[in-house]
Amino acid sequence: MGIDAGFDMVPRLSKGAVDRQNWQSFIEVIKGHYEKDDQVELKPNYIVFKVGEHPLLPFEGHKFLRFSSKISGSHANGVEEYIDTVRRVAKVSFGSRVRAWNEGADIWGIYNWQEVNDSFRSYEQPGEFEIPTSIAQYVFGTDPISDLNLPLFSVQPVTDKGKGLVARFNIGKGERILSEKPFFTTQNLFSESMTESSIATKLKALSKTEQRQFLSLHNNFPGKHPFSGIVRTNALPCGSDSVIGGVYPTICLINHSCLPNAHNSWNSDAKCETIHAIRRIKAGEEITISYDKGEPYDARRATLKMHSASLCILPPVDLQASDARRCQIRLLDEAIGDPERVINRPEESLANCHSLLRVLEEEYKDGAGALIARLYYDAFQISITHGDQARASAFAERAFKSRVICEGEDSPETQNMKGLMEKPAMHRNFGASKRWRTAKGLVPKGLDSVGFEKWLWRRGS
Ligand SMILES: C[S@@+](CC[C@H](N)C(=O)[O-])C[C@H]1O[C@@H](n2cnc3c(N)ncnc32)[C@H](O)[C@@H]1O
Repeated sequence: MGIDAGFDMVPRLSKGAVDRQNWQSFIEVIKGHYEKDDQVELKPNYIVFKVGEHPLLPFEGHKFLRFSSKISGSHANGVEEYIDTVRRVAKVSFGSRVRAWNEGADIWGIYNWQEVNDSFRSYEQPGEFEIPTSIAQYVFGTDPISDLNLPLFSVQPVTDKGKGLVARFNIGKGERILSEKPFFTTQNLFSESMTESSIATKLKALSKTEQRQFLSLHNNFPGKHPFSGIVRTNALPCGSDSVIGGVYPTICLINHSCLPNAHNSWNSDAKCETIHAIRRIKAGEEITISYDKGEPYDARRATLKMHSASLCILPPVDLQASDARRCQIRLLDEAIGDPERVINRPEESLANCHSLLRVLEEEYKDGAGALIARLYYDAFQISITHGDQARASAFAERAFKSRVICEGEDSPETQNMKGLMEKPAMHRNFGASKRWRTAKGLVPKGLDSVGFEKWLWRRGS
């Protein structure tokens, strides 16, 4: 126990030449300033301050997240002054990226201790030099393609699927591929009351170009009602369980995959649909989203056939194992959603979340983003219902990070998770029970990742 204080680097530095230069100059100033100080020692890969909890400054700036120590207690003597000086020097080089925090003043660090401890461990191994793929990447350490705002895809014919979107460049996980406003939205997406005349009225309000774009969209239900046929073929719900649907000029050209590489989501603030890469997509690869609800193969095929007779999907390589996992996912989902268990047997609900995480990762590999975000939010709710703010904040942080990947920082859901990560007690369920009452800052320090997971999921406690 004791009070910690220090500063975090937010966002962390890149490996680009500009950040590297700035970090090197900062390190040189620190070295010069403490040249004659016995408490400050140069190691092969970092500087160690032998006061307090021996905070470190690595020679590779991109590894650095935090400089801090306990500032209370007998071993803390004098450390606060070192933290203050190093922070001031860092501020000169890195400005608002340097975020000071002090638990004594109820100001908390941005990063969690697990990532900070991982960063400390990385100081020991000098990183390998990565060959930059462009001058911009060399200088700034960022992806130049996204900075140029070029479309990341082209519309092309795709074998047996009609048109589709194909990546023009390598697209990184979490990159926004596209964001688009609908031509219009329709109520009662799945009901008979979606009439031809109401769609015709909406169409009239569009420009000629938009009308042409709408009419060029694929129609699986040709016949007497061409407009509603196009809407039924193409509309995407505005939100996961919404009955309101949107029709889009480009997003409606994205084909289905049972293991998609992209995720679509409705941003209710911006009133647009966004598409994000949920894993790395190589140039030339088709961009796909999922039209299904994660059912086992036969049910999935039946649902998709209703959508389009031509929409034929291949069975997974190990059909039996995949079907078993999808059934397990549904059962675990149902068990986690049972409020009586959350109140009376939260250990079981949390253990179910942990099992679900493993099954989702096995079934969807690294493409389970949105499902994982929801699962972490479930784990958050279980923890906060019983007053455990420390774990709740850690789960909200994971939900936040998963949402950033599949929906982006500006999604209201992502922002909601960020708010709960910072102030978990704001959740309406907080205070329902005191069974696991734990303050937000009471996250054990110095745990390796295995130990942290054990703590987080309350395994073996
Ligand atoms: C929203 S549209 C996608 C764009 C469409 N391919 C086009 O040419 O306009 C949906 C339709 O595309 C086709 N489609 C989508 N995914 C497919 C897949 N995996 N296999 C075969 N056809 C697919 C089906 O006809 C489906 O009803």
